[in-house]
Amino acid sequence: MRRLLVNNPVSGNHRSTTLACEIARDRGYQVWDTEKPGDAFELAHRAAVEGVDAIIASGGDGTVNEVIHGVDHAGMLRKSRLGVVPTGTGNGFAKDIGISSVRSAFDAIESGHVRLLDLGTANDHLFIKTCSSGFPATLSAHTTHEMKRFFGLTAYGLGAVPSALDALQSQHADTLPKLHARVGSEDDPMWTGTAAMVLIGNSRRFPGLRYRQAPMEDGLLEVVVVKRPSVVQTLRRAEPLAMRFDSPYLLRTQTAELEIEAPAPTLFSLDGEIIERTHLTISVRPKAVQFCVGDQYEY
Ligand SMILES: Nc1ncnc2c1ncn2[C@@H]1O[C@H](COP(=O)(O)OP(=O)(O)OP(=O)(O)O)[C@@H](O)[C@H]1O
Repeated sequence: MRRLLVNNPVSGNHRSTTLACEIARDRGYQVWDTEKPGDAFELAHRAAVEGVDAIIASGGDGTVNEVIHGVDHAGMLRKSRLGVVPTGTGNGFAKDIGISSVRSAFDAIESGHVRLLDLGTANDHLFIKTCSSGFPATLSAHTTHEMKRFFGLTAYGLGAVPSALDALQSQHADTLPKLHARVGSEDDPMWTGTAAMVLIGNSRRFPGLRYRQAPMEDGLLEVVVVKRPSVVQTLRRAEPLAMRFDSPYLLRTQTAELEIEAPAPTLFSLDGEIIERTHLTISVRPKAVQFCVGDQYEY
């Protein structure tokens, strides 16, 4: 069995990447270091083409995202086994699949507990954890490495939704982004309207759900829309309205399809990586990737 660690040496702190590489070499893994952004994609692509059995990202969500793209580009997502060693700053995705430390990651990889997880698609990009636009994407684009921990907690979770709601109710509402969003299919949308912020999670722990992990094997994405006021909305289904954030401005639901249009090029954050687009079509690739999960992973 050939196993490879694709290591991002600049993610997180030096101590955990060093530990990950030491453990990997001790256990007979090959270790390939990235030298610049984009290398994890190239290395994972090469490994998949060479038929490496287990391709493990050592880094944060950005490195995981690049590795998935590289293996997908080689057409090997259902053949290669992927994993993550959490040596990044936030390590949100690793936590979502029950991996909380460098050592437990190796245990998970070697336990053989592999699940077929869904992937989100946004135009021709993939995401395994989140796709966001509006406030969090803007924050993500301007977040320095040092701010990452702060950002992870506040912008995606505790801070972003309440802050956006505050802004909606204040005189600054007209400065919020105007995203035309359709939640659901074109033929039978659950909601269409103008949003200030759209959060889409495949494995995301959103506020209001007590940070429960979103199921990653159900072919659906978790969606939170912060609506702009003064919009005529079409709400066809009653149940999705927020559980904890019971604001009339908030829509919470699950869907396999969304579309977002912006009047000007707008930032979108996919697993923390930034793209700028005016139009995004989002959907799900059910059970697209074989991933090693930890023993705390909940379906
Ligand atoms: N050798 C390298 N030098 C500079 N940048 C790199 C290198 N290898 C990867 N990168 C870039 O580092 C960025 C951050 O990586 P990653 O998200 O894995 O770590 P993190 O930001 O510390 O963790 P998290 O996203 O979990 O908070 C990615 O955009 C990636 O393209």
